[in-house]
Amino acid sequence: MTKPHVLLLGEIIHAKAEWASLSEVATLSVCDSSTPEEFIRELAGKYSDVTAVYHCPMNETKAGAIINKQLIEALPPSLKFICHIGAGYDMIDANELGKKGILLSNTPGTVDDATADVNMFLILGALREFNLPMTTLRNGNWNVGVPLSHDPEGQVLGILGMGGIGRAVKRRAEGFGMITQYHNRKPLSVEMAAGAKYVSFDELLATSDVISLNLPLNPHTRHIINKEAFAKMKDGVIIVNTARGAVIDEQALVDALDSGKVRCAGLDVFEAEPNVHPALIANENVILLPHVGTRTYETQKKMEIQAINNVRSAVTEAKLLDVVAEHIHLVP
Ligand SMILES: O=C(O)C(=O)CO
Repeated sequence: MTKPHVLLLGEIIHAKAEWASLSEVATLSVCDSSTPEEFIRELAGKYSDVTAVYHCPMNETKAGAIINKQLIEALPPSLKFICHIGAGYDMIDANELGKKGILLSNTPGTVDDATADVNMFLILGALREFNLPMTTLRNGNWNVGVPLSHDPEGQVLGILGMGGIGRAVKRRAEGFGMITQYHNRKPLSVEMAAGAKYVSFDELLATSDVISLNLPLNPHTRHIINKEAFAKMKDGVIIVNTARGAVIDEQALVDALDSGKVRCAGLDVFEAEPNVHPALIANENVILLPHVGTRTYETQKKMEIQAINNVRSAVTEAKLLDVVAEHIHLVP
């Protein structure tokens, strides 16, 4: 019997042995199309019998990096599963895939701790206003002109999006004495909320000293933090984002920082990565990181292994381990 064909879009860096062992159950190919146009042509040629795709986040110019409506139309009828590595899959049009009966998985859980560590670093860095003293020291001015900052103890942390990362941020923040509340589409069970208070979106904006953005980017959440949302926040609020840049209207954030509405921000993600709004770079009240939330050896390997496990389950059992929320209703 011929083995199912699995196509790798991107690269396996850490879990090479786990990828190679997939060859026991599948014929493996690595996409070598050099342009998105060539890839579309090859989907009707050498990739026309592919059952499952392993998909990595890649530079947008790479073939298959963005799985949009146009590419989805060209996917062969044999393709049933796309296994994405990473929690966020905003570069893939999950709704269009669903219409074609192609199921998508991601790797939630594997990213939670590393992302929450970076998130906590940014919460502390923004509360303690560490960007300025890091700069004064490097400029040879020791701590000249560095104002007093604020302790995390007793501050109200509003977590927008209480999935795995949001809950991991909660646990860390409570270790620093912060009081946690959250908003989600639905309240969590008492066990999952573990003492964090459920509040409405508006209440979270109005009553949090620090707002942590831990929600996925999709058409409903794009620019959820906009001019109107900033207007509802406390004066001097702190904003931290390790989710996706476009959940914030970046220009509205720049304006809110300029007016003092937002005292400090800690950002690992941006609307037009790798480009960062010049006003954010220029503002010494902003701590910036270049999307490094999950960039540790341990976490990258865990993510790759989990995406490979999804591929294995797809080709051996015709089901995914981590099907995305948009596709749960499609699972037989
Ligand atoms: O898992 C994700 O979506 C990431 O952004 C990795 O940093």
